[in-house]
Amino acid sequence: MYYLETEQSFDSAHFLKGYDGKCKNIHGHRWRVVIKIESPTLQKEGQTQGMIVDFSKLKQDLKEEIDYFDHSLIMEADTLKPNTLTALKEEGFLLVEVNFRPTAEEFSRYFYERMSQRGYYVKSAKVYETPANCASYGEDSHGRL
Ligand SMILES: Nc1nc2c(c(=O)[nH]1)N=C([C@H](O)[C@H](O)COP(=O)(O)OP(=O)(O)OP(=O)(O)O)CN2
Repeated sequence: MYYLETEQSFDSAHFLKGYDGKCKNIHGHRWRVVIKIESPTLQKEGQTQGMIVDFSKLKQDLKEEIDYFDHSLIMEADTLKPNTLTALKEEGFLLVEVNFRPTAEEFSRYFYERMSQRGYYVKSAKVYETPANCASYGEDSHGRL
């Protein structure tokens, strides 16, 4: 089996609604996303001969995914009061609503699914919230998610 890995980073703020601790506050991270794809075969001809996929294409596809969140406030749906939401929107802030609690674990599943939808066979997606803390989503040793 062949594997490729690439990574991209983005800056954004989030908060964890209902969290008893400092992460309940709006705070920022430089999120680092590392994607690992796999393939049993390589391209047979042309520019990409001998490659699973060109690194530049893989990198670009991941960049398009992370750019959606860059310099935004990521928030779980229905976790801010309507007035707060309206005020933030009126200020022109970039808000990105997600339908999950914005933890590193949930983001690792999110990027796994987004890159899979782009046609990659994703082995794992790893998301670093801080240089020391990361979560990953992918197959176990039996190929199960
Ligand atoms: N399993 C998880 N635990 C926590 C997550 C998460 O996504 N998955 N997220 C948070 C908070 O978002 C927080 O920003 C990160 O937590 P923490 O490690 O406390 O942050 P720091 O590394 O900045 O801690 P310092 O002690 O201030 O250096 C919490 N838990």
